[in-house]
Amino acid sequence: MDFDKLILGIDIGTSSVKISLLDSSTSKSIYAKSVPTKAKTSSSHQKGDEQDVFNILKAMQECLKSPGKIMEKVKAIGICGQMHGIVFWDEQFVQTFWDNEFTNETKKLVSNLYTWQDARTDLKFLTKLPKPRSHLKAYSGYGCNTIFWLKENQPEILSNFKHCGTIQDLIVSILCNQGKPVMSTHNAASWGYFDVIECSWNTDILIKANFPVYLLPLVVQPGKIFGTLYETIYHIPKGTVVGVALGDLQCSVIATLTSMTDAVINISTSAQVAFVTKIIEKQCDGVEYFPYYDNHFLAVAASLNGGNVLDCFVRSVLSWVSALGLNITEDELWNRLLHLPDEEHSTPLIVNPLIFGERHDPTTFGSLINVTNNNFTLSELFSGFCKGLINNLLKMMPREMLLKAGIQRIIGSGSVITRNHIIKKEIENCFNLPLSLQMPEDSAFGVALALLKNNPHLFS
Ligand SMILES: Nc1ncnc2c1ncn2[C@@H]1O[C@H](COP(=O)(O)OP(=O)(O)OP(=O)(O)O)[C@@H](O)[C@H]1O
Ligand SMILES: O=C(CO)[C@@H](O)[C@H](O)[C@H](O)[C@H](O)CO
Repeated sequence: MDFDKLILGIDIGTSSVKISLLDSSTSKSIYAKSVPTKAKTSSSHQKGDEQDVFNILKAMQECLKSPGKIMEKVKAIGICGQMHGIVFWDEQFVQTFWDNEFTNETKKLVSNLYTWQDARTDLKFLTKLPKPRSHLKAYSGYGCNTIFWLKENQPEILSNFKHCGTIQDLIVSILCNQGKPVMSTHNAASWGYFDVIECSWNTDILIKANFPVYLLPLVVQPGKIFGTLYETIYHIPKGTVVGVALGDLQCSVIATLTSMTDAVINISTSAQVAFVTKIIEKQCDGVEYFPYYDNHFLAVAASLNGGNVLDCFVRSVLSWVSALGLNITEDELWNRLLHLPDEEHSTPLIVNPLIFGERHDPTTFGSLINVTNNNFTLSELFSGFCKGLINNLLKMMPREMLLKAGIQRIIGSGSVITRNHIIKKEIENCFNLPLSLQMPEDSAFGVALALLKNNPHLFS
């Protein structure tokens, strides 16, 4: 088929980088690819969660290499990714990126990514911090709180680098060869200390607390163009427009939502239930209102426990298997777990799977209930973890809340739902609403679609 104008969407996830090529005339995805980043790296802090930026960039390059000559048709690039996290860099890193191989020298020009799962800012530390002036609270793993922690404990990180942003902001800067980042409200709100209504950082509060406000990027509305591609790469022509980076959550919703009466459940590394609304209701624990598009908000129950919990379960089983002197590959184990026969027990095993705590309750962790002499099996355990994740989402965003907002259908997205039949069935059982499923390239597709919707003139 001959395509005229394509839009490239890139999603920098926690576990993988995904790309999608969208045909602007049909709004359909014509190509998708996903590459695992394997970026987790050791952290100087026991509760830290850091990723190696080079591994992320290499995964992105592998994705970009794969479509080949068709990339000549790309007219615009949209980037989204994991929210809340922060990375620091030097202008030189961005300026020399396209000339260099990754070396130990260039490594010094960029920090690790401190991710949204970073828990170093524990409750004790957070209580010392000023209260943000925003309808959004600032939790552990949020960029501004990580800066507060670094200022007190590792000030050299702040003095070594001039700029910071989310990982997706860094990638936008690299593509346009502009060291200084510009952020969208999606990502600024995910850092904390940002007033969405005023579209401004809480600079006064932060200055009083001795926060290095000069590090905070300029913020613009989502959908704005950041700049243009610095040079022809992977057949994408120099000068192609690049949008300001967006949040992966908002992009997974834009990719899937067709009506205001739909809610989206997205489960990949984390898990969330969300719906679009014009009003911010009185906040209840576990539900937050993130900026969406056009003065709308996303009411979100964002759980820290999603595919990462199942991943952790798989790793535990792998280590037991290896301790027993046996051997099975990770992929084979996933495959077996996903195809274990269902079991029926008069007393079912109940798994509370909150092994990562929750933002609104960071010190309560997982547990097993009702272990009997016949239900402690691999099948029951795995399915218990899967079901527990959905029950937790239901607790955070009760069905009544969805019904009150006029929701009539749930759209499921994210690779963990599409690959896991136990999770699919439990969503239907718990939420008792029709469930429709989306293909796994959701956020990468969504960021391309957002660019098309916000800038139709670029493709007419
Ligand atoms: N071989 C496998 N088979 C089935 N599921 C797997 C397999 N490997 C990983 N997973 C699950 O997929 C999850 C990661 O999903 P995905 O690659 O969509 O994440 P991501 O897009 O990087 O995350 P996010 O969008 O939240 O940042 C893991 O946490 C794990 O639960
Ligand atoms: O899952 C994520 C990263 O891969 C996050 O960006 C979530 O989307 C985010 O943590 C959450 O859903 C909103 O707080």
